[in-house]
Amino acid sequence: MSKKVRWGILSTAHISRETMIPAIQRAENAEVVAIASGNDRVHEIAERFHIPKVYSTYEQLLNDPEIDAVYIPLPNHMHMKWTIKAAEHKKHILCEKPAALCEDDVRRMVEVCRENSVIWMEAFMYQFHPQHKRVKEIMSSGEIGIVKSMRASFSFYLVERENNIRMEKSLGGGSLLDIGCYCIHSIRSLLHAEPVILSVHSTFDHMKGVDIVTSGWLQMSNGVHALFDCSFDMFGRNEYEIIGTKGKIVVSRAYRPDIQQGNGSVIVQTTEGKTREEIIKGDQYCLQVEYFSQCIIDGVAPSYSNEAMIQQAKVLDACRISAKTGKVIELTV
Ligand SMILES: NC(=O)C1=CN([C@@H]2O[C@H](COP(=O)(O)OP(=O)(O)OC[C@H]3O[C@@H](n4cnc5c(N)ncnc54)[C@H](OP(=O)(O)O)[C@@H]3O)[C@@H](O)[C@H]2O)C=CC1
Ligand SMILES: O=C1CO[C@H](CO)[C@@H](O)[C@@H]1O
Repeated sequence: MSKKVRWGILSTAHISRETMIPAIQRAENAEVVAIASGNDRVHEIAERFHIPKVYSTYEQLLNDPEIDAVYIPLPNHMHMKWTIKAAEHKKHILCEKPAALCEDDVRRMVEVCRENSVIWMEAFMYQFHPQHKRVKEIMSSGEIGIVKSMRASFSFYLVERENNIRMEKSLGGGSLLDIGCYCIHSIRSLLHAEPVILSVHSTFDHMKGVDIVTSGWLQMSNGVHALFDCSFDMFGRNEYEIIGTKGKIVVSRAYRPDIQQGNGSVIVQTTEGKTREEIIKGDQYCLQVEYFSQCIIDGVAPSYSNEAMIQQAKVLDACRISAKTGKVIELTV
């Protein structure tokens, strides 16, 4: 393995061209060597980012022996198919969130990646921003007392609804899978616990059938209560709040600090009447690429484990069942 992981990009997706290709190029241990797409704009993108190889199909890129890893930013319903194909071609895989459409599909992806000895990770880039490490430090310092509750929200007003993968049911659209998944992920990760009971409500778009507002309540295995909401129909928010017996922590740019001021913000408020804000810088997309590339170079599995990805999909399945049936769902940990 060379010192730099050689990446291939499957598609000219918005997230590739605006965010991830530059992030891979900023990473010290990675380089973009190829991009594949049937779309004509691929040539302009390759030229803009000086990407040496252009393939007209994803399959051709997977057949390139020079490529070590692929980034998969395809519509959600295609994540499983192309992760499996990439694994069978012995490529390591960073696949966009949500890893797949259901727990069974994620289990299958884990199995195939194991069989082919490749590592893969669902691209929850937000977790690489150092602000969350700081939140964990504050939580364990006892400054806010015993944690009792967490609230997470991710919303934005989706202006362009025609020809948008987020609005297509058959492509795995809807606000829960697109952005609610961050709320669920951060609740599980920050609280170090899993939901045991949950109740979720969704409002569905009349024409498209995808959820455009989803909110839910989760009882966590450690007794903490959690609330989340996500929407394509609201003012933009991407924040969480952790409430303890003596104070609270607010992270006001939790998931996409890059589209706001670029910095993380951790606000701590305590019963002593003290409030302070810590501004924490972090290039979360680049940090994610550097972390994953280093895992490949060192031949070690990412700390965001296969089991955690399966569990994430299991909780999203339960949320969808609750929203569809109106029932409270119990989960086994
Ligand atoms: N981590 C993050 O911050 C973000 C993650 N995402 C995730 O990335 C993925 C892509 O999102 P986004 O960039 O918004 O997607 P886009 O709609 O911009 O791009 C999706 C790409 O997939 C390819 N494609 C293949 N089949 C289809 C199809 N039937 N319909 C539409 N596109 C198709 C196209 O590439 P081509 O024609 O070039 O082959 C297209 O450019 C999603 O999983 C999403 O959840 C999205 C935004 C931010
Ligand atoms: O993963 C994502 C993060 O941010 C976007 C909104 O700001 C989402 O739509 C997207 O799919």
